[in-house]
Amino acid sequence: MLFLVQMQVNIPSSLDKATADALKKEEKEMSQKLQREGKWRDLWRVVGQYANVSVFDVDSNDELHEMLSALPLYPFMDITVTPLVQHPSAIATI
Ligand SMILES: O=C(O)C[C@H]1C=CC(=O)O1
Repeated sequence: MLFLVQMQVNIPSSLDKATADALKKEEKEMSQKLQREGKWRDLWRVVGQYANVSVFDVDSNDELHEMLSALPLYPFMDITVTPLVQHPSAIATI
């Protein structure tokens, strides 16, 4: 199952820099692990924003929810999830 996931990161300025940096490092490690596993298929930065557009390939809604809610930056994210199916005119195979 493919999902388009849009994440807007809003780290409050009240969070100290060392804690924010540690969370970003953990987030990077976790996202790269999920990418290597093929679960986090695409990861794109939205130009000019602390935000990304991603595609996840997971087995269920529950799996995606568990994955997203386990992200270190999850408490500071606004997340939008859109389920995807292949477009009938697409020539790419999924
Ligand atoms: O920077 C972000 O967009 C948030 C998050 C997603 C992957 C990652 O390493 O951090």
